[in-house]
Amino acid sequence: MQVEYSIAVDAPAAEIGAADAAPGRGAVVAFADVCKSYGRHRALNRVSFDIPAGEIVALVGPNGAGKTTMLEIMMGLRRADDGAVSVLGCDPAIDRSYVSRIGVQIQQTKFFGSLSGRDYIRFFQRVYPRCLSIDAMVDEFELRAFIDRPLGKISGGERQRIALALAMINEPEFVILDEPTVGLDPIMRREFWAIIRKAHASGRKTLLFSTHHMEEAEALASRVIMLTAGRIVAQGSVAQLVSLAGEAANNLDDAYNILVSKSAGGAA
Ligand SMILES: Nc1ncnc2c1ncn2[C@@H]1O[C@H](COP(=O)(O)OP(=O)(O)OP(=O)(O)O)[C@@H](O)[C@H]1O
Repeated sequence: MQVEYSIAVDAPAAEIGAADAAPGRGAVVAFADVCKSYGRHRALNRVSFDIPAGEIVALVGPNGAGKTTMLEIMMGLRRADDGAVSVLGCDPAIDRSYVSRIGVQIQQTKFFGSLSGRDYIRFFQRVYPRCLSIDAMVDEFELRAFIDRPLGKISGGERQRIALALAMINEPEFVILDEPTVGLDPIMRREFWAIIRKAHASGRKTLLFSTHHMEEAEALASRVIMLTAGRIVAQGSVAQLVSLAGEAANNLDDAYNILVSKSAGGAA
């Protein structure tokens, strides 16, 4: 029913988000009919999408929609029960060779408060065969003011910037950010967006981030995937989703509210 970024919201509720496509060739990430259950609870239900190289993609959806489950499957931390998954050409369930080519920022990274950002960067430089220099990281992620301060003594926004920098220390081809701006104030959040844009422009090619902030998705993403109750409600550019939601939608926030409630209504 849908290939890359077509929109399936007009389909009957039971079919919303379902797709018949095999994992897309050349896509950085491809899910085809992926299912995942925890006991009797189905967290992902026939989820299909492709992420082409070079995109910044936002993954949005209500609490419990299955976003983290999706990201964890991509990282190889969880295994899909059914369907096909490809990340950088590998099936994470059987081939972990792609892991050194991705970067990950998990929700609210916990650091040892007595160590500095520089200490962490030096540690990660010993772990990865290929790494950015400290100077390059300080410039790119704007760390100079706090790189040598204990992480327990810097602000939450500054710690998030260290976490983002560490996610990209290995010059990854694909970066996964799970709610990277959670807890940041509006000014810090916008500063963080600027750094993400800069990182993307300077060659961190493909990024996927989850968020509950529609203005964040609108500001950063070339594509948005909307997930609700384990199903993809709609996916496409912001303009496509706003248009799909109809005349009452003026922005992504409106589109999200309309499309998610339409999907919940249809599923009832
Ligand atoms: N280990 C687990 N055992 C049982 N149920 C789980 C487990 N992990 C997640 N779930 C359930 O699966 C569903 C999807 O969870 P998931 O964390 O993927 O959603 P999410 O979209 O990331 O939510 P949030 O926005 O709140 O972080 C939820 O109903 C959650 O309670």
